[in-house]
Amino acid sequence: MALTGPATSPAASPLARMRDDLRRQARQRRAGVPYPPGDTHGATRRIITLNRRPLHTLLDAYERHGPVFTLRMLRAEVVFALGPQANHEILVSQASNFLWREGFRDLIPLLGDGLLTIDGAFHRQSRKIMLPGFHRERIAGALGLMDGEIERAIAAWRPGAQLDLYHWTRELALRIAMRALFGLDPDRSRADLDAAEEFERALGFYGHDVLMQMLRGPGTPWRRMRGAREHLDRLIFGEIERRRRTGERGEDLLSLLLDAEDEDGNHLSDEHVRDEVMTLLFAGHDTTTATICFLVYELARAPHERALLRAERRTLPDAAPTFEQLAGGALPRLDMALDETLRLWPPAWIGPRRSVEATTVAGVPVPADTFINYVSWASHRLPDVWEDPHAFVPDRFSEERRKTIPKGAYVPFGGGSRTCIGMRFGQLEIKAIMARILRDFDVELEPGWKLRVSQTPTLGPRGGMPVRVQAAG
Ligand code: HEM
Repeated sequence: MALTGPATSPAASPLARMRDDLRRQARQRRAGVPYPPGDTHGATRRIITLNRRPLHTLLDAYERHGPVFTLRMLRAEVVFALGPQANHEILVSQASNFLWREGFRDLIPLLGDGLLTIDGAFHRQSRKIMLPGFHRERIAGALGLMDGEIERAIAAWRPGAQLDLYHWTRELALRIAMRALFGLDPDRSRADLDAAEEFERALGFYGHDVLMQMLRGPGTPWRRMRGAREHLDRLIFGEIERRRRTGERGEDLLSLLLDAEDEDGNHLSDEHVRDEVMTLLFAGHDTTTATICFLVYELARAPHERALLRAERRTLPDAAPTFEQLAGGALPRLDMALDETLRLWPPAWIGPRRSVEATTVAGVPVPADTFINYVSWASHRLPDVWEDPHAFVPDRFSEERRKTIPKGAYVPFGGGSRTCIGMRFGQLEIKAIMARILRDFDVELEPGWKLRVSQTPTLGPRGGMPVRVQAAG
């Protein structure tokens, strides 16, 4: 039997959402539970500052109001929760009181009902069916494909060459995701190439700021995204139909999802397979792209750290490191640098939720039916939790010091039963790419270039990242 999807879906049109939000607020007022302290005037200005300087705005509110506070945005009160205790409660000890579906409602028009946008039993069963796709041996099996793609992408690098590292990594990560998750090979056929291009076009919607995303009608980002989605759906359903008809299967995750069943005989419908594949492509390539960029950015500004990483890479043979080496701690300084990069720049920086029942978070009362976000980016930079919070210090993640990090303080992959399902896949991919770069190259930032961060849908360098490649010294 195919799993049954979510019972309800949040409204897609901005007007209907506004109406739902107003009704929700009226219910809350009747219930009489106050919102946490915060800034509830000047809503339009705030949405602009929060868009432009989210980290600064949130750290400032934390200092004035404590770990759980309210900011009024346009028409609604939104709660933000920072710090170890709040993170632990939202992600682990009270996780079932915080729903994802409405928090991530903007993603539903593209992704449908995949892991990121579903809750409860439907989520639990879906995740259980998908988990074998992320088992150790399955991820190990993807390394060959990753190495092949990395070699292909790096073949054009020459000492002195200039390139946009963001663009380079994004293309590489999308090719890896397309092949490993969906079995598509952009070199093989026009249809496969179209899928990659359409997917990029659809994602363009989430690169616009919130106000642009609200526009509807011809020529708007919304309309372009819907057009790309229709095209993608034709391709994906066509591929699903072809695989079912021919029985063709491969090492990719799509093959696994088509046949997956839990012990009660539940399986995924074709629509559900489509939604999960889209969700994984979405969640799985921007995050790794951004992490590589931020890691290279930090290393470019820390020559000593870079030299240590290069020396460590030389302890292994020139050949691409094996799965056991990459996943088993043969490059401990690279592991520490990666963890520290994800502390400073966690790509999935905000976790939007809606509370079900009234509750307390970090001791602060939060009403039922409230939009609440945990924010790893700000939590990872709290001065009372992290010494010198804005500095790049990989040694914080040495074996000894890692033990002193409080529970819930470090959450770049979320936590609890919904921890990022692609964490090991993403870490492996990042380390494989970095190990290859470090073997032969030194990457410098273009002189005069300054990092500006964009945050929709994930953190990343705004407008790309121009670098110059040199031979490793
Ligand atoms: C550096 C790389 C990555 C980072 C930092 C990252 C981060 C995250 C975070 C923080 C969450 C939880 C969001 C929340 O609590 O609101 C999450 C969930 C998720 N991630 Fe990742 N991710 C990465 C790579 C990947 C990859 C490679 C894939 C797929 C191949 C993936 C698929 C997912 C999915 C499907 C979920 C939802 C899981 C569920 O709800 O059961 N991620 N990720």
